[in-house]
Amino acid sequence: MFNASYFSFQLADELRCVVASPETTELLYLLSKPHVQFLIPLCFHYPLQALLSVHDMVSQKEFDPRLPPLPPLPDYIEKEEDSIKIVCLVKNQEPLGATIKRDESTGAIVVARVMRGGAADRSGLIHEGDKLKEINGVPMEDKNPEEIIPILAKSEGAVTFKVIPGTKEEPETLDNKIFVRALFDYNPQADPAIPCKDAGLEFWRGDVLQIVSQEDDTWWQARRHSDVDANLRAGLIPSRQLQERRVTLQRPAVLFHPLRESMIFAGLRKSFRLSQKDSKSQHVRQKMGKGNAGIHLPIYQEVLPYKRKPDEPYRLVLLTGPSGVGVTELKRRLLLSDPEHFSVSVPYTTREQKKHEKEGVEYHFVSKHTFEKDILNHKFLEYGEYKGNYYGMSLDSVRRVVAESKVCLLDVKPHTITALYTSELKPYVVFVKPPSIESLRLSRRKAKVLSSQNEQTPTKIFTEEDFQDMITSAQAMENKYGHLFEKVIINDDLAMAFTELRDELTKIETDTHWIPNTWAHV
Ligand SMILES: Nc1ncnc2c1ncn2[C@@H]1O[C@H](COP(=O)(O)OP(=O)(O)OP(=O)(O)O)[C@@H](O)[C@H]1O
Repeated sequence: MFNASYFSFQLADELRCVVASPETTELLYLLSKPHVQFLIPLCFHYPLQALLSVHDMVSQKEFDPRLPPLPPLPDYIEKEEDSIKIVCLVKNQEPLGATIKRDESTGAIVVARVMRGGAADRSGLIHEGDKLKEINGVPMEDKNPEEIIPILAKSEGAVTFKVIPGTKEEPETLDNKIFVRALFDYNPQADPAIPCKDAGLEFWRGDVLQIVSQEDDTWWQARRHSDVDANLRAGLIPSRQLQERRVTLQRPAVLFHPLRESMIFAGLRKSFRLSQKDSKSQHVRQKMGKGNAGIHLPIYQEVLPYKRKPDEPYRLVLLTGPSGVGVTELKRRLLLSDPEHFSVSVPYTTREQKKHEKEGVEYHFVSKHTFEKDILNHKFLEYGEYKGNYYGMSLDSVRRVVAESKVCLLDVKPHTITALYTSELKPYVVFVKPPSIESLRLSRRKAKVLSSQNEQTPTKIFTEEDFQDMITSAQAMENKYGHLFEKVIINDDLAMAFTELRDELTKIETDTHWIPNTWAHV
């Protein structure tokens, strides 16, 4: 409606003729009396009328974008080109959202891909397989794709394409509901093999991507999950096949982190009271049951949304990090914060029970014979020997805590994670990472660590070498096992790290989040 003032005058006239009631009197008053005395002169006596006439003026204005006039159609059409298409796109600085290539058999320049959600796709007028004859009247046949890409990138406003529609059939309906967690970082700008760098989608390890096209064996199209609602243009990512080939060949190195096998991850955690440095005496069980969620090559992991049901067990929480980073301290604080909710599994040992110790509280005390039998029966996730005694953590202890409807907190070396990566336990893996060496020097000024495993209370302060070891070891762990870490917490300020961890654990207990899709089928 853009004649509101006229209607209001008409209404006022009619109201004056009807029998007065409180409502009509009030409406008449609103239509004619000033409300705000200091409005512009026009509305001094009739502010509502002025408001309505402003409405009328605004509603008659044209706010649609002013499109440039369409260029004239070519006045000649070659006889053999009985099915050419003239497409005029009005383009801003946004890329066209299509890649082109030279067809090796015919030599023609063809549209290789149309990126989902991009300008070309939204127009619905340019399709894969279309032959590109001219852009803005400039013939393309004698040009290379490398020459055409900058022409397209620079063009703004009305861009006219002369194309011969391709014979390619419409792609079959795709299942748009494939979500994957990226297990590596990808930067298209650093990828020499991508057909068009600007069409690439940059992502980081841990990002959830929606795969929107797997038609091409080498380059898939995907959107970052956080962008899906915004319906942003899809980008090219290396297909699983391509990335597998690259990882296997370990090249080019810039696209993924090389493994540093030389780093020492050996040693069970302090919670086992075992030597941190004695790599020979500890063993880790690498295989356990089904459901290892296809994480042998860190590429893409198919995921689906998951929300814990009230009667389901809590996800096992695995805490890992380099020695001395604060895993034990964070675990201790979580236990203290809610002992009814969090719990730890009890390790087994063959050492003698001390007077103050209770069976099943500090340890399960067993004979050497039993322990060795259990090793043979693959009962332990991790076990080791220290000063002639065995220590080990069993899967049964973990299961016992989970069965009590408590959150089981387990600190493990990263190489144990894969053994626990099952649909039964659905481990949530938190990597505790040291801050920079400068922050370590500041925050750990007063911190003490055990100088030997025989000590009951820590007495030694951290040395420069300890800090350096912590940082180097953390880097090596991230390089080798980073794809398994669902959450990385930098332990600089202890209180802040604890709050971040507790909040994160609350979220996975209550909110919908992503888990490997193989975990959905127990
Ligand atoms: N953010 C922090 N600021 C200051 N001190 C810290 C911080 N985090 C941990 N500490 C202290 O550092 C010391 C080592 O921490 P903790 O025992 O938790 O290490 P850890 O990761 O369990 O190592 P290990 O694998 O050797 O058992 C403890 O004295 C702890 O209180």
